[in-house]
Amino acid sequence: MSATGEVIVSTGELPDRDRVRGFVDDAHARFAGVDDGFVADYIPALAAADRHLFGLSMVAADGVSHDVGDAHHPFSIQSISKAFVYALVCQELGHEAVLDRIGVDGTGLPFDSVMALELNAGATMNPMVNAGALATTSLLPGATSVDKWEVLVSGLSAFAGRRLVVDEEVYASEAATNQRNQAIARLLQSYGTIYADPTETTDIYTRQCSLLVTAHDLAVMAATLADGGVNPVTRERVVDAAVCRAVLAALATSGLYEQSGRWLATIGLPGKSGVSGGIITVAPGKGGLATFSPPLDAAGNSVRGRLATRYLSQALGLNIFASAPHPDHG
Ligand SMILES: NC(=O)CC[C@H](N)C(=O)O
Repeated sequence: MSATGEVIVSTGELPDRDRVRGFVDDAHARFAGVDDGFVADYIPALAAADRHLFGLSMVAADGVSHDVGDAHHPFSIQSISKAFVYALVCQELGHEAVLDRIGVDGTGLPFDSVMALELNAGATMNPMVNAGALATTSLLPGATSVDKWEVLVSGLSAFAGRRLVVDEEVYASEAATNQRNQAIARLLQSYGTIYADPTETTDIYTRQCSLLVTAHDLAVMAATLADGGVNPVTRERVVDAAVCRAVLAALATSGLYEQSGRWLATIGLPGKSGVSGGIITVAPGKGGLATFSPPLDAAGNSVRGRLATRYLSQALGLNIFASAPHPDHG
């Protein structure tokens, strides 16, 4: 049941609180010593991140949370923002209309690929790569960029349950080095697949990526998607259940970039990563998990985050593709 009493997905509950706590603590202990991967440095301000930071947060659909390690360390949200801006735009325009414009199929190419656009005649393909995220941000309602920003920041804050603020240093650093995103926005303009001024849109997108969050905030945000759009801590409805379904489908196809298929095959849950080292994972009807650890693999996904999420999905029985035999069949 969601906080409003609406049945979201009848996939059962998480195991009891103490078992969840035990497994989350265990996941932290098991993978804290893993030292593979590289901290992103193409945005200069991110290169300074401490590679040893490692936080986990699990928030159940009833709002109960468990945090371990650096779960309260602030970092810029980066690409994880794409999931929530997509939710806000789907809520505003209707998810089917947004799906028709943005798409929801994987590109098989890196998140900042220009080639993906050229190969698909300017189609953005999905909202989780930069082209689709820029087009999604361009669909935010508002007469001015100030109005659009306010819709965005108040919407993401409602998901988190507290007012989020921009890390101005990360914003300035990315704004000075985001020529590739500016180029993608211009290319979209040439194809007619961006729906507001490309320069203004890229600036709003860069700001959205610079919003500061913690793993705990991200777990609350993920739990809101798990809870059919109701923040389980504040009890505020942020988006409709139908919007959550659309967002989770988009995460399943493309939340982990070109590793989305492997993620789904090994973890069996929709997720979204970002280059600052965060990953959110949603167990529909059950809760949200967030991990934070800066070193990334070749696709840009947190190494420790993927390992801890895989462990917890298995330990807590969260894989949405798992099936038990019918009781009559033993
Ligand atoms: N994968 C990411 O987290 C990318 C976000 C980053 N702000 C970019 O646009 O390049």
